[in-house]
Amino acid sequence: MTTLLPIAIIGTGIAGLSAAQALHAAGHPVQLFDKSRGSGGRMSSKRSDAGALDLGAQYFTARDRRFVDVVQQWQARGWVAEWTPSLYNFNNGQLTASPDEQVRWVGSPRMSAITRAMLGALPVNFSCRITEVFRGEQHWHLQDADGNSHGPFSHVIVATPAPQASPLLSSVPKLAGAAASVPMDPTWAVALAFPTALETRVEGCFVQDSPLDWLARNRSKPGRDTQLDTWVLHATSQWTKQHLDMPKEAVTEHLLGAFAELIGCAVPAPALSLAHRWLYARPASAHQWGVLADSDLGIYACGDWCLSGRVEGAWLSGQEAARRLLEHLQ
Ligand SMILES: Cc1cc2nc3c(=O)[nH]c(=O)nc-3n(C[C@H](O)[C@H](O)[C@H](O)COP(=O)(O)OP(=O)(O)OC[C@H]3O[C@@H](n4cnc5c(N)ncnc54)[C@H](O)[C@@H]3O)c2cc1C
Ligand SMILES: NC(=O)C1=CC=CN([C@@H]2O[C@H](COP(=O)(O)OP(=O)(O)OC[C@H]3O[C@@H](n4cnc5c(N)ncnc54)[C@H](OP(=O)(O)O)[C@@H]3O)[C@@H](O)[C@H]2O)C1
Repeated sequence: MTTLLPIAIIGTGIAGLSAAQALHAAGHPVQLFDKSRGSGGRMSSKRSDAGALDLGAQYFTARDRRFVDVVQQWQARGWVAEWTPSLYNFNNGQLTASPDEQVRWVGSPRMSAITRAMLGALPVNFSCRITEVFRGEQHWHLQDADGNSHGPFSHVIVATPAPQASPLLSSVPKLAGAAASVPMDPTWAVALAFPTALETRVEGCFVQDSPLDWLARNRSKPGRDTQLDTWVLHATSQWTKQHLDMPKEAVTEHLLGAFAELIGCAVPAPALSLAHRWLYARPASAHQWGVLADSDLGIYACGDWCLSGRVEGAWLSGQEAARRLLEHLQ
């Protein structure tokens, strides 16, 4: 059975697009909405004079068979490539090589390439922040921040971070309450570009006992612009919480200082630097919900916070939302 009305999907991160693709493939019309100017959410990339910089998700792993299979298809289409960084660990003031066998994937030529390709020609309203989701006598309607109404829709899938999902789920208090119970931690990200290559072999580093949590040599990822030596630094959730409202220039200065202390080579002044604050970077703890649903009313919520807090979890959660919706239609 096919629905005549479209299914509204709020959020064009990987969870929303995973659901959209599955529903579209099953013959159901979808209409996507995102408050940003483009797709990707936390898998987006920032265009800069140093090329595209992956400020959010750095790479992803695939452990679930279903995700492994889809990543192989993405690889065959050229949307993703394997990243094999020279990995290090920084612990107790020591920088040591920390190679492993883990396969790590990145979007090619930038992280945002994956959701751009998944979106394809699906209908989408960008720069459209949904503020209200409500049910009329039979169907769903959306209201946006500019006062426009959208609808009617047969179903709604909310695919935003939990704190942003909760108000959109207010017509089903049980779902709104579950989403509100998921705190998400912030992450400050800083990108740097140096005119000459830093004299280090480090291409990725897991960091302990520092304001930093992770650093990556952006240009070591496949398909990236290599003219400048580009790096992305992520602060720990703890440091970020303590410095949530610090001006971007000061955040850059602090994290650049921490980077210079641990990287073990001379660090000149960067030719370019930028900072980005991810307010809802990761769920404070993992859940095993898969999806939140009221199938009788036709409303669903999905995203990384319903599972592992990683790219793989977000994709799986979107699949689960689509599966539950299709199951209820039969
Ligand atoms: C700094 C950082 C580093 C990370 N590193 C990794 C990593 O290395 N590996 C890994 O696996 N994962 C990593 N992650 C996590 C990974 O990025 C996420 O798990 C995944 O991208 C979440 O996808 P999602 O679709 O659930 O949500 P999102 O990507 O957040 O998508 C939600 C979308 O909803 C939109 N939206 C929100 N509210 C509204 C509204 N009211 N109206 C309309 N649109 C709205 C947003 O604009 C966004 O596009 C990282 C995340 C961050 C922030
Ligand atoms: N900063 C943020 O806001 C983040 C939000 C969400 C996820 N973030 C990071 O994404 C990475 C994804 O995890 P996973 O897909 O499981 O990747 P792995 O590479 O397997 O890393 C998991 C975890 O294990 C440690 N680790 C892995 N490989 C090594 C290695 N070769 N040497 C040392 N340590 C390794 C590391 O944990 P630490 O506690 O030791 O830092 C990895 O984090 C993951 O990195 C999330 O943090 C960020």
